[in-house]
Amino acid sequence: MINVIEAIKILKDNIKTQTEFLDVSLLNSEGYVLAKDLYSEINVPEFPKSAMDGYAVNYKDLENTRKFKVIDEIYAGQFKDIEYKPNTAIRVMTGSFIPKGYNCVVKQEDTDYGVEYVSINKKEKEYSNYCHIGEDIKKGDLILKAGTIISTIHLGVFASLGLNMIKVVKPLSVSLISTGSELLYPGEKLENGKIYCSTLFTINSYLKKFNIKVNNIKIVKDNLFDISESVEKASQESDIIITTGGVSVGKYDLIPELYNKISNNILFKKVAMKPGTPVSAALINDSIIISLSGNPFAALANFQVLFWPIASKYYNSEEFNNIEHEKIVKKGYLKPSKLQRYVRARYYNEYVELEDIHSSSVISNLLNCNCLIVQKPDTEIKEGDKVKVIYLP
Ligand SMILES: Nc1nc2c(c(=O)[nH]1)N[C@H]1C(S)=C(S)[C@@H](COP(=O)(O)OP(=O)(O)OC[C@H]3O[C@@H](n4cnc5c(N)ncnc54)[C@H](O)[C@@H]3O)O[C@H]1N2
Ligand code: MOO
Repeated sequence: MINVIEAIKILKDNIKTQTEFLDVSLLNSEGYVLAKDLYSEINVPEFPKSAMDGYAVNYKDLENTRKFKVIDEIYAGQFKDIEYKPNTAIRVMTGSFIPKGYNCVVKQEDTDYGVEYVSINKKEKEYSNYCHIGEDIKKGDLILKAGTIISTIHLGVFASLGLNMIKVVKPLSVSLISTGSELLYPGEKLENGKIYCSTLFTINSYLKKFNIKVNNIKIVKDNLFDISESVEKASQESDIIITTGGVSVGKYDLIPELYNKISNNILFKKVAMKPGTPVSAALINDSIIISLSGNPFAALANFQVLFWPIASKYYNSEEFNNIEHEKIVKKGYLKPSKLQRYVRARYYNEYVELEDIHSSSVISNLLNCNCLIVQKPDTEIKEGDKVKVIYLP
């Protein structure tokens, strides 16, 4: 049985980095991945501007006089080509352009608010209340690197650079298929022996956060013909097919048969991880199929550990990789496990607390969790131990 690192390498080796890009509107760009390094083509601001409502003067003049002739007025948004004259002031507002020769702004509270002449009762330093050209962003600055996942604060920076279209990597496309004759769609009437399919909805939600294109979300009964047909169709439209269930050794666990029937290359069957040991992967046409365990927590652990590294290679972005953060166990105990184990937990500051129930069929206690502890093989977890955790997105 291969380990997690080997499984990740195999998956990464079988997905190409996407070189096709799309232009998306600024408003819709959140969650996409920036395609190219972004350099600023402008200074922000492009002109020296006032940080206060007040009077622009030359600070040296404040050494000679406190009374200034107000020669003009500039509002925010206006441009006036005014020539500097000694001992004069210009009435300015916050955000107003400041003409050459005027190198500080006295805020109005430090004056008598004069209209024709203004008396200033404070000696300001050079460039006080004065925003330089490019104070925020300088023309030519590297703003963001390719591979950045676009999030809220990036949108404000794009907007301040005047960008209304953003070049992003063409998103991964994924098909989601849950196999199992016991599965119902939420909303259907519950019957004896049946359960509602949950996993597809969690995975779909994770994918949507990054605008990954989900081509279909489907439950398929335990029937080799139906599963093959769905997977064949999915392979025509998706880079990745994620299935759940049917990977184990039961009579109706049909994924191994599916692989034998339609795969052009089986990548692995089983990974040394717990839960979700039976997770398998193969190539079908030009797509990768990853078949996660049916048990909902096992499926989520498989997905978290194995899917994001594929996204990282596809998008050429380190940001998708699972980063292991060190935490101190504040509460909980787990005996050693032979296989590397992923344990649901909740971190806060430098601490992490374990949940009491670890069953791979239970997901409701994930409501209290925000990370997975990576329990190394043959090591116990006890209070005070330092452990590595992966944050859940
Ligand atoms: N004799 C053995 N039995 C099992 C073994 C084994 O080694 N020998 N391995 C166990 C382990 S570990 C796991 S994990 C599961 C994996 O089984 P499958 O991937 O074949 O999953 P299913 O049997 O289809 O389902 C397991 C469980 O999860 C429920 N389920 C399935 N899909 C969904 C879904 N989309 N949403 C919610 N719940 C789902 C399903 O009803 C079952 O209860 O096999 C063990 N068995
Ligand atoms: O791998 Mo299974 O999820 O332990 O039950």
